[in-house]
Amino acid sequence: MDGLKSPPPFETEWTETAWYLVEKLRTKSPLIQCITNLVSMDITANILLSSGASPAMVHSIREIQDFTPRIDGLCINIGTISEDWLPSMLSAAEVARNSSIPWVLDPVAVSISEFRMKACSDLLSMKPLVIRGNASEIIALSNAFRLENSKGADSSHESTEAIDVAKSLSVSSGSVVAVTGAVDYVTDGTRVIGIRNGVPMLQKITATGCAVTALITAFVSVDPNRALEATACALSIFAVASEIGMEVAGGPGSLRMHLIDALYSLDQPTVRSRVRIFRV
Ligand SMILES: Nc1ncnc2c1ncn2[C@@H]1O[C@H](COP(=O)(O)OP(=O)(O)OP(=O)(O)O)[C@@H](O)[C@H]1O
Ligand SMILES: Cc1ncsc1CCO
Ligand SMILES: [Mg+2]
Repeated sequence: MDGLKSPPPFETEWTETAWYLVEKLRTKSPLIQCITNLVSMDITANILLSSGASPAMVHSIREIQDFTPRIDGLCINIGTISEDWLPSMLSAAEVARNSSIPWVLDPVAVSISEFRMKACSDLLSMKPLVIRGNASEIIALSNAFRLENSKGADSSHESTEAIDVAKSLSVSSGSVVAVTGAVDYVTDGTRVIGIRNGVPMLQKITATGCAVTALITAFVSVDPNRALEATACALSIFAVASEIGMEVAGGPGSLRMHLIDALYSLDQPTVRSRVRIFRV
């Protein structure tokens, strides 16, 4: 028992659910292994720490068999993937799958090369609990073909354009799929949940998408049987923190700092008044 009262019912009481998970995360402090890109490591570790989770950026193939069985959640992000790192990703994902440890995939810029697409397709066979990407990434992954005019890590599509493909990707992969953008969407192939929180300035800080994927990993690690709900709450909480941070930030640099501070000190009244999660 973790000492917390039973969770409130989902679907109707999103704000209560979000707060329940914030508290559970702070209480349990899950150990989250990240095999993530070199750009995102710092902000990702800091977002996890400020949420109450315990981050570990461990990616050597020599350490996976010893370390990965002991973690509570695994985040794999292909942002700066190279041939050296792919075996570690596949090995960690396999350990996670075989040990029923929830793991989450961020398919950064999946459309820019055959290598990335094949890496993602191999990783998908290890059954991630959640896939989180921007609209272009989810569209590319779902269609499994290269997009013309791909801009790399940034999205050139609106999240609403990706709802239907997210649903089909969820059905074909068996994973919950999250698409981020001005409005975020999460689907399990049947239900679609929208999240209307956040500030456009998030796009001017590198790796906020990577960081929110890691935060999703932490949320689902404390409630893996409700991955759809935990993913929606993680997206909302991260974006609520950005709204509070933006009230005092002067630009992307200080927003990054204030976002981390706001996530650290989020309280229940703030969550109650700001979480905007809805059924689509
Ligand atoms: N126009 C917007 N308005 C408000 N919030 C936004 C907007 N666009 C993105 N966001 C938020 O920014 C965060 C990152 O999402 P985004 O879709 O930009 O990820 P990404 O492209 O994978 O980022 P990165 O690759 O830099 O990590 C999410 O919390 C998302 O809700
Ligand atoms: C800029 C960039 N390039 C590879 S990963 C990354 C961080 C945002 O995804
Ligand atoms: Mg990204």
